[in-house]
Amino acid sequence: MCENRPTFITEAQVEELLTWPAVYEASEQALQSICEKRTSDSQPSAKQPPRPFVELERRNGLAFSMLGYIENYRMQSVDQGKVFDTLAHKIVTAFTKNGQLAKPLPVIIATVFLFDTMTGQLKTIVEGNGVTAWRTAGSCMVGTKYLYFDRNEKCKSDKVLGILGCGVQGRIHAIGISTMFPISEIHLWNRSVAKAAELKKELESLAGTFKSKHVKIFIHENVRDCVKTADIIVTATQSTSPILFEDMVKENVHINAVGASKDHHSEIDLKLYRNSKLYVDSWTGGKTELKSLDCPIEAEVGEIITKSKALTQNQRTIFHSLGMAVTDAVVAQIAETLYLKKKSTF
Ligand SMILES: NC(=O)C1=CN([C@@H]2O[C@H](COP(=O)(O)OP(=O)(O)OC[C@H]3O[C@@H](n4cnc5c(N)ncnc54)[C@H](OP(=O)(O)O)[C@@H]3O)[C@@H](O)[C@H]2O)C=CC1
Ligand SMILES: O=C([O-])C1=[NH+]CCC1
Repeated sequence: MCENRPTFITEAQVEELLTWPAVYEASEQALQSICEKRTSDSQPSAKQPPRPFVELERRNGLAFSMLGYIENYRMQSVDQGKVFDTLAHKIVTAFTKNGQLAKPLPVIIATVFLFDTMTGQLKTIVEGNGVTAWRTAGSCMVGTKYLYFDRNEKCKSDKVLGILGCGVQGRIHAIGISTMFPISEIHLWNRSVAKAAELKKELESLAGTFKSKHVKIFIHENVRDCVKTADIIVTATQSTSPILFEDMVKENVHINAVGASKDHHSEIDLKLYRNSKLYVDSWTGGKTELKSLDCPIEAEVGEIITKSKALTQNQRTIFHSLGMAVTDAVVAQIAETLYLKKKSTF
């Protein structure tokens, strides 16, 4: 039925095409697009139903599907003046034993399908692990800007970042946040210390590209030491029980909660949740995937961006980035747009 075969964009190409300013800009558009209360006609809008999960118990596998449509959004750093609309479907599989294969594979494998928004035809397939990593960090960067930097506008000094878990997500958050924000120290903790040491080496080699020059990087053998001076924390582990407790963190800290196991809220102790203000990427995700968390949700980050809800100034904040189809859509759209632009110049 398709006249042409879909374009195929590989992980390596995605890595070459994505940039932090573009991912930040796209993520900000996506996070505000899902707010139901529109504050202006130029605001992007979107649709994304809750994601269905299929469990393959006997294979230690899980699959889920993320479908989203976003329209009327702009990405100046990708194509000035263009108004984008994107229909995307990401399929994610998580097979916990992949790392033990003779030829190990990542546990999480994602693929994004982009469709023509005029005809519905499949036009591009984007390998989706890079998209997932960059877009998750993109959402947390936007969360960090609106929930932390905006409430600390007067305090201009460089900030301390704590990363719990140095896998794919911990790595990309350390790089993205230090590239876009003034971070003077990065503190790393990982269950197996060798991985933290590996990431320290990589971050040191990238330090010249970070916003603050002369960033210092430390590794720690326990979580308490890693987070005690942190202004911003990222939790990016698969821990099934809490690793981060209230008595470990500063009063004014901002936490980006990314990881966890089947329960999205398993990394952080309930008392810390209850003594913080909790924000989510989407109400749809929050209401379904944080149903078992006994703590009220304040708002979507998009409601803070569009100012349909106000941010309390003196507070500790947790941003639960559950993962949204429309953030995948916009980041895959960056890759497709820049890929086609590059191709047309040859
Ligand atoms: N919110 C979102 O949108 C997204 C969330 N995720 C979630 O983020 C988490 C990390 O994913 P990713 O970085 O891709 O995975 P990786 O496999 O790359 O890293 C997993 C990390 O979790 C650590 N870990 C595993 N089990 C435990 C435990 N019991 N206690 C403490 N640390 C543990 C690992 O430590 P070690 O090295 O010692 O094994 C490693 O640092 C996952 O839970 C994943 O589902 C992923 C993508 C998007
Ligand atoms: O939103 C997402 O893509 C994911 N959440 C957990 C694993 C991948």
